[in-house]
Amino acid sequence: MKPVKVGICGLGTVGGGTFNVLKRNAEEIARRVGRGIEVAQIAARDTNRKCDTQGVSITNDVFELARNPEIDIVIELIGGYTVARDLVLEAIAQGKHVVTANKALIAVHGNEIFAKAREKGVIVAFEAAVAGGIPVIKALREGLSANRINWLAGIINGTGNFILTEMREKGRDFHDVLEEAQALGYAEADPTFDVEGIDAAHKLTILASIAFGIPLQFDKAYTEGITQLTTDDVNYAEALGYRIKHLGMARRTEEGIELRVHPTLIPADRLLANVNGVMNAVMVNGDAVGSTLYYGAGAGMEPTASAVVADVVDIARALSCSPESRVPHLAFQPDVLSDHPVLPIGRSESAYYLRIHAKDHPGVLAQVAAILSERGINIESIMQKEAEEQDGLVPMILVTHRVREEHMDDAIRALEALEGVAGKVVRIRVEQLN
Ligand SMILES: NC(=O)c1ccc[n+]([C@@H]2O[C@H](COP(=O)([O-])OP(=O)(O)OC[C@H]3O[C@@H](n4cnc5c(N)ncnc54)[C@H](O)[C@@H]3O)[C@@H](O)[C@H]2O)c1
Ligand SMILES: N[C@@H](CCO)C(=O)O
Ligand code: NA
Repeated sequence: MKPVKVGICGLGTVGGGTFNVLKRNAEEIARRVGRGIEVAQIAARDTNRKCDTQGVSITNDVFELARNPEIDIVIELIGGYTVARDLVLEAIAQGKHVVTANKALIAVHGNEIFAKAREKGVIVAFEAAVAGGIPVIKALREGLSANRINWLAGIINGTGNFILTEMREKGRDFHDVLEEAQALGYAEADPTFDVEGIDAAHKLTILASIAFGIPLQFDKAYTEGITQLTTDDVNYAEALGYRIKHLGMARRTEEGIELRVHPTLIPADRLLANVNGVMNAVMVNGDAVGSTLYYGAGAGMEPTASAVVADVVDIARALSCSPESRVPHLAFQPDVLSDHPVLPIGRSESAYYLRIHAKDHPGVLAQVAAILSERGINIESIMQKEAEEQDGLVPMILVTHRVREEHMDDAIRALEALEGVAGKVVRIRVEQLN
């Protein structure tokens, strides 16, 4: 059989890795597919080429590649959602299949892109977009298709997890570690996407759609970054038996879907609490299977290329079956996506870690306890530190039972209004992840 011909757009971290893996493992891959995969063309700028292109034809115009009649599959690895959107839509219009690692593009424009792909009977594959090399989209879409998914939770940004790990284990400075993550090729072009939780929210949006059969709704995801975390909170959490992780959480309730990314305390003995460095992990709870965990490198040149190339292999195999019998883009048939709403953050529920700076007066603890109990919020543990020398304030650390966020908002307002409480109450959500 003739080889399947691919075109690679963008030859940076992921593009370079993809080219190298396709070349190095060409023989093994051909044995899996039943025919070869050939890189027919590359579209790249002169700068930032992360591999030797070994004589493959190169253009600097991605649209020329998208229109190249020789090419069966366009691999979009340029990033962003302007040119990338036009490129992917052009490739689809030309009747080509698409593989992308671009979660921003899928989370923001995926509904439109999949609709166009269906019209043209082509596949848009995006395994590398979520949790890099971990085949979590395949696991959810195919491996767990017997289940009603209850919830999923994941550490899905490698850069952020790398930063938190280095800060906790080596006491390193936030900005120092971020620079290293950028040099290693983990970070997004705009690294605020990583540290403010936007990248994780893109990925969570995609996972939630596949898990629950809802359209992509990135604009409804609640996003909180890790830039406000202090070493104090990391240490207090540790003393209480927790680790702080930047978690993406999607949960189905009767009212709707919780979709949220924020720093989260996790009991230190949970597997997820021990996912360190650039590693990612996603825990998925299904009604039949229970909890399952998927772990691996969430970013980097070849781990991400592993997912890109696996998508190319899937498409090459699917070229011989009819469009209707393929696995749907969002796992569920497009005409039966559910309108179960995504909930505003106020209506989601979790336990909370609170750090309150109390004046060293008698009775403040009793007032704090009263405010919480009046709102039906139970305290699970409490820790009070020595008065801090400079300002005489006493850090009071509480962990509560689960409560609706809007009740906690109300309690925090009341706590901050107390005469005996100074400044803002720090709140970090806690998830047990059983
Ligand atoms: N780096 C990772 O670990 C990782 C992991 C998963 C997904 N991703 C995603 O993969 C995509 C690529 O990320 P990356 O880390 O490889 O970025 P990168 O910056 O290393 O590479 C992007 C390349 O595309 C080129 N490019 C940009 N616009 C172009 C255009 N119009 N024409 C030709 N070339 C163009 C750039 O010059 C650069 O070489 C992004 O969507 C990113 O979110 C990255
Ligand atoms: N910037 C992303 C790349 C992988 O999607 C991360 O650090 O996880
Ligand atoms: Na993946």
